[in-house]
Amino acid sequence: MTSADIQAVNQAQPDLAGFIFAKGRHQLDLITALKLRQELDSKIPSVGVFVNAPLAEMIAIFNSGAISMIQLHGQESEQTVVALQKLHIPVINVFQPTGIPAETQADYLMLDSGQGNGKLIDWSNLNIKHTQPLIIAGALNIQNIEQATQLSQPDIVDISRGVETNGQKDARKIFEIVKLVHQL
Ligand SMILES: O=C(O)c1ccccc1N[C@@H]1O[C@H](COP(=O)(O)O)[C@@H](O)[C@H]1O
Repeated sequence: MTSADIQAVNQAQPDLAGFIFAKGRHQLDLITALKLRQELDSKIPSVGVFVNAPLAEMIAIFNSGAISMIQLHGQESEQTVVALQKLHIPVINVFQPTGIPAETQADYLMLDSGQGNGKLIDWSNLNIKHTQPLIIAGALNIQNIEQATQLSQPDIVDISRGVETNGQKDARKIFEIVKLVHQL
């Protein structure tokens, strides 16, 4: 994520923007995340994406002001969810579509088949009960987003690689998919 990407996001006006703190090619350090948060439209909440990070690290990043929600994208326990919520941190808990526990008190339930490397889920086979708002993710793009949303009826869609070209965020793709999703 770069300043140019933030400009594209500000123009497109998605409902949320993801700041990835998990290891990998998208990983941001805190200094960069704070700079990007300054540049990001104040109306767009930023979500910190973590994979099995220490609780103290997630809380410190939240307290820095870089993010206003936490996405748990690993095998974090329900205790972690509860500990974050006790601090009034909204939590997105991510599961494989077949791996949802009977109960989680996370604020949002996200279904994804990977960690920024997932394959498209067969949304026609989805059979889950959920009380929280549902977020779908995993290799979504402008070609498959309409069918995925029709089949899964999510509250939010999450797209990362689907708005990239050659591994870089693509302003045109960001703008086009946000526009389309807001019309669905
Ligand atoms: O993209 C990453 O580097 C990443 C690493 C670890 C956990 C999650 C990661 N990405 C997040 O995964 C979903 C779906 O991404 P995609 O559309 O399938 O590329 C999204 O929340 C990304 O932020």
